[in-house]
Amino acid sequence: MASSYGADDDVFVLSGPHGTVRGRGVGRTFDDVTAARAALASGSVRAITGAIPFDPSDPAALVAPISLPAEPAPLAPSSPVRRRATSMIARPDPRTHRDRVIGAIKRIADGELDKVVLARAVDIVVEPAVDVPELLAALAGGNSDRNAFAVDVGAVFGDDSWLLGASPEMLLRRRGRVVTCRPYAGSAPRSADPTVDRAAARALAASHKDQSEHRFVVDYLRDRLAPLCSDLDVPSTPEVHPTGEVWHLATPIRATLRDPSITALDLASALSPTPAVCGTPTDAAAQLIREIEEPRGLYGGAVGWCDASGDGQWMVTIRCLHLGADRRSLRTWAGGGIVAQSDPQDELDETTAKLATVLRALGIDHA
Ligand SMILES: C=C(O[C@H]1C=CC=C(C(=O)O)[C@@H]1O)C(=O)O
Repeated sequence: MASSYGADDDVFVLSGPHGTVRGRGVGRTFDDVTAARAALASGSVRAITGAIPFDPSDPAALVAPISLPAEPAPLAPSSPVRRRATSMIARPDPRTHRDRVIGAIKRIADGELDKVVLARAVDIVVEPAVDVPELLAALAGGNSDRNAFAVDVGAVFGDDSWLLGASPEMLLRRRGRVVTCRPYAGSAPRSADPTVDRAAARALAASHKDQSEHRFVVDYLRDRLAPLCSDLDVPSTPEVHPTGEVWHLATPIRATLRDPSITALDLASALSPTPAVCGTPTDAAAQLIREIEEPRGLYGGAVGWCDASGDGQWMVTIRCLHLGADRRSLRTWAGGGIVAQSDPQDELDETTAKLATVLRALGIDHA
């Protein structure tokens, strides 16, 4: 596989407020996170980029690139190319998703679990075909942080497919001993009317249901980071942050690693999947998701990079699409956290609002 790539080919791009990191060329490939972590720890590879799956038993798409150039600026944004969807199939259909939410609320009421994130997928065929750098720039253009990523998962899977997205949610960033996380959970669709939009943000900040949905993620990260870190700084109240399509509750977490040999990839594998994409307790939520959803593949995992010093950044793999070799067929997903107080129709509407991130970047009229 590696031989068909030149040393200057981008196989990974991550853009955001911290700048742009690229993975260039393919030194080695890994479909297993443990093997990639071991190669990095032994010094046999100098960096790892790519995607880890939602379900740790599924294949990862990780590459040891030939080089890992970084620029201080995020990607230059661009406007989407106009496209039409020649086929659009919801999996499951919206009514079934709502029924699944109703079922999950009942299981939460029965005490089986506290939170589960249920997702739905949409399979789309677009015309004209997608150009990967063009779509990446359009994804960066859809949010003020210029968040966007593109991962050549075909370099590992051998199917010439790409994973692209614009995730606002930072699973973790490691710089030396300093670890920062920025969990997102709790959402409200945005409005084109500025008065309605501001009111939606205020209502989100005051919503007990969204605060509780958010708290599960923050508590999980605190519990997982506590044995690994000192000076854990976890604000008690989340902030409200916008993407192009939705308002979110977000909490900036900061901590200091006790053991500097723990890498950003080690942390990504220890933390993912958080209750922002899975649920609480993790095992019960993962079991319920396995029972009712199709396998998620790379959606709900993490996308990022890690260098030889252990520094790196991993984003939660949401607001994304998996683009096929024909550059026309793709699957996109959106999920939402279900807690005891969730309303099934609101949850369906929330997934529709989240899907607009990808549809807008594809230039599809999503109204
Ligand atoms: C699971 C997704 O979003 C997560 C991140 C932010 C807000 C979320 C929510 O409010 O449910 C989700 O936890 C998704 O976009 O597919």
